[in-house]
Amino acid sequence: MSPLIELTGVSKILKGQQEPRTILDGVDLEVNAGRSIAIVGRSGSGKSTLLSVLGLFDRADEGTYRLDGQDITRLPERRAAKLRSSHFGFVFQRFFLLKHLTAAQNVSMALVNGQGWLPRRNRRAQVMAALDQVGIAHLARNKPPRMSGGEQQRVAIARALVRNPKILLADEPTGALDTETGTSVIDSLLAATGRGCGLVLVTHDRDHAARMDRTLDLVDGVLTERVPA
Ligand SMILES: Nc1ncnc2c1ncn2[C@@H]1O[C@H](COP(=O)(O)OP(=O)(O)OP(=O)(O)O)[C@@H](O)[C@H]1O
Repeated sequence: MSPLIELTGVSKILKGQQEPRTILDGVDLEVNAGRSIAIVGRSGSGKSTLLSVLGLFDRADEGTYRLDGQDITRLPERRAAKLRSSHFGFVFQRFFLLKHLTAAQNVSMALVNGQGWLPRRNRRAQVMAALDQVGIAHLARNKPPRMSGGEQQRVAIARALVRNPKILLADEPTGALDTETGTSVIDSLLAATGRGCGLVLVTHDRDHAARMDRTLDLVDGVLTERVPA
């Protein structure tokens, strides 16, 4: 089976008023269905930039990007936006939930954009299935201010999963949580890989990284595979 994502020699170069700065330097990366990858690196090493390139928010200046076997390196923004909503789910350190909406309504928001309106009954079934996948279907009617941080992050993961993405990109999803709660959030992300999703997790937490299939180190924009000890 071909990789979901294949980056070859990807570089990102910032050209401001000063000297150009290389943020990503010849990155090669494969993301496969049902597999998980941790990206580990110091602050400023380029982790978020790499996720932005993977999630089609940002473009490589050099190298090629293949998604599902198709070269999409030079795709116009409109087509990139379509692929973004059909292929990717995003989870961030902050949950970005709307406080006045219930958990179910927050998840449902992800079905409004990109896919047009689904009949209400289908929408509800998809939302409840996503909440169930992260173990909080019983909290569907609760609003974020009455939920714990871990529960709120799981609502955000359900929102990322509700359109059945092929790839989950998670940028420090446990950064605002205590260790135990963080572990349950990682459980929810790994459960998605069990259903065939590819997962790329940016994390500072060694224990969380160790639970992924592979760990890659990013140092000054250079990505290398960590050889298991
Ligand atoms: N739009 C931009 N303009 C100027 N500098 C930028 C821009 N985007 C990123 N950078 C710089 O590129 C480098 C990599 O940034 P990036 O956010 O990818 O790092 P990171 O590894 O995710 O850091 P952190 O762990 O602190 O989030 C940093 O030095 C950052 O200041």
